Amino acid sequence: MRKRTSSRRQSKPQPIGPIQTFQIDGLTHDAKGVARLQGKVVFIDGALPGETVTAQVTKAGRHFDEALLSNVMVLSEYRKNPACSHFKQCGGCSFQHLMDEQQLLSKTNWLKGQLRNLLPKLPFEVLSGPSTQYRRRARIAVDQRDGSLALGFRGKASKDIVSIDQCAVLTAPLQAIFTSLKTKLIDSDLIKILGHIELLEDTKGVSVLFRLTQTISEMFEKDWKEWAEKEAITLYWQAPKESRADIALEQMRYYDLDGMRLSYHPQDFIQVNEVMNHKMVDQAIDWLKLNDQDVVLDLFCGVGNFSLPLAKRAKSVIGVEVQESMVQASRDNASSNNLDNLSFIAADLTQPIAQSFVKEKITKILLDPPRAGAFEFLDTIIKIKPMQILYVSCNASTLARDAEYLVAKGYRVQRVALMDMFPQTSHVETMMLLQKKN
Ligand SMILES: C[S@@+](CC[C@H](N)C(=O)[O-])C[C@H]1O[C@@H](n2cnc3c(N)ncnc32)[C@H](O)[C@@H]1O
Ligand code: SF4
Repeated sequence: MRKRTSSRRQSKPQPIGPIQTFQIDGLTHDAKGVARLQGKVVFIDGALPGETVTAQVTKAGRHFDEALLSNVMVLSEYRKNPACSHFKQCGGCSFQHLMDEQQLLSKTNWLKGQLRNLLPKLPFEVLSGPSTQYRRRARIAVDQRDGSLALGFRGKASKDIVSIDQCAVLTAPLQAIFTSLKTKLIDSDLIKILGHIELLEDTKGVSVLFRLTQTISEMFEKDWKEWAEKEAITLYWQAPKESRADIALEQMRYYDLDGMRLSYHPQDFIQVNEVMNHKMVDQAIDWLKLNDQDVVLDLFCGVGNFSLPLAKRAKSVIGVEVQESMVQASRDNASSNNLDNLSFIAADLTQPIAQSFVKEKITKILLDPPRAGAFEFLDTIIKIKPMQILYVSCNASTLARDAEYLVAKGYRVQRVALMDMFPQTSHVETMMLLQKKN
């Protein structure tokens, strides 16, 4: 039997100074305590505002230092015990030592700072859901160097893989399958040809995808198929050099939303937090106040997560997405849900696109770009002249940049909400509604 380890080759930052006392008076967006030493800023991971701690400097930079926490002498009233035993090592979460309400407050203050040029007097809305067991998708890293098995996530202090047993943010069915998988893998040679593992839970159930580095033998495949049957899950294999798993149509996955069923390939983008996705889509519907005259452009539409619910309430929706396979999935989703007022276009929205790519007069635009934002497409949006723009963002700094541009071109910010899609982590999602000035 292979040896289990709790953490591997964690090359901890080494102290370069004496143990010193620090007063913490701030918190960074990724949950590092902020202190000052002779006027210079020092970041201390694990320390909270209001605390007195001892720490040792590990990195001295020109503008700031980093220090390693040794001891918390005076505790913050908002400190709590982390829900996960891997929290200190695992890079997946950064906020588990801070009470949930204070996490939200800290994220809200940070987001307000990011959007400070845009929101002089606006009330800031907050949308939140369960703070643990919310993650319906996870990519598990695999390491079996030194003859011991590590299945888990990248570490906080280094890129090494931290071996995980229980993950507090995974949904309960994903945690259960992870435990079974780990037990079986410890004694299986499959580990030698595994790149990584993808876990997924949706309305169809649970699935596990093995990314292979070598071709698998039939015997192995049969053994793992039996395990999958016993666990009542779907197994997918991604062969070496395949950019994604080649699956049959009936093996597509699906999730239910707004009384509809949306199909997708197991490696297509879907929103990771199911409860929050429902709330976010409901909020988009509420904010946009659609009627049967509205023609909506849904940019970066994925498999139609917003497009289909919007189409139920508007005259028509046009979705745009770069991945052809997702565009096809969106079309199939529209027809399987008996919606005939949707059309989809495959296009790269970072490249110039003629404004005439849509024939109808667009009244409202929803956009949900990746982290890089949508700057290249903003001039096209301005030429289309929608009455409202609903911007869903996973990166507040590109949102601020893009929204400032739209404001300079004749829009005003009407509503903003922080959406806590990833509690315990530093990630922040935002929804912003912009209204055309007359
Ligand atoms: C944050 S996801 C949102 C997907 C969808 N709105 C949802 O809620 O599931 C961003 C989507 O943009 C697509 N995308 C990324 N880069 C793109 C580009 N340059 N042009 C068009 N679509 C792009 C991705 O494939 C992905 O489906
Ligand atoms: S990602 Fe999971 S394992 Fe890692 S710290 Fe968060 S809850 Fe724990």
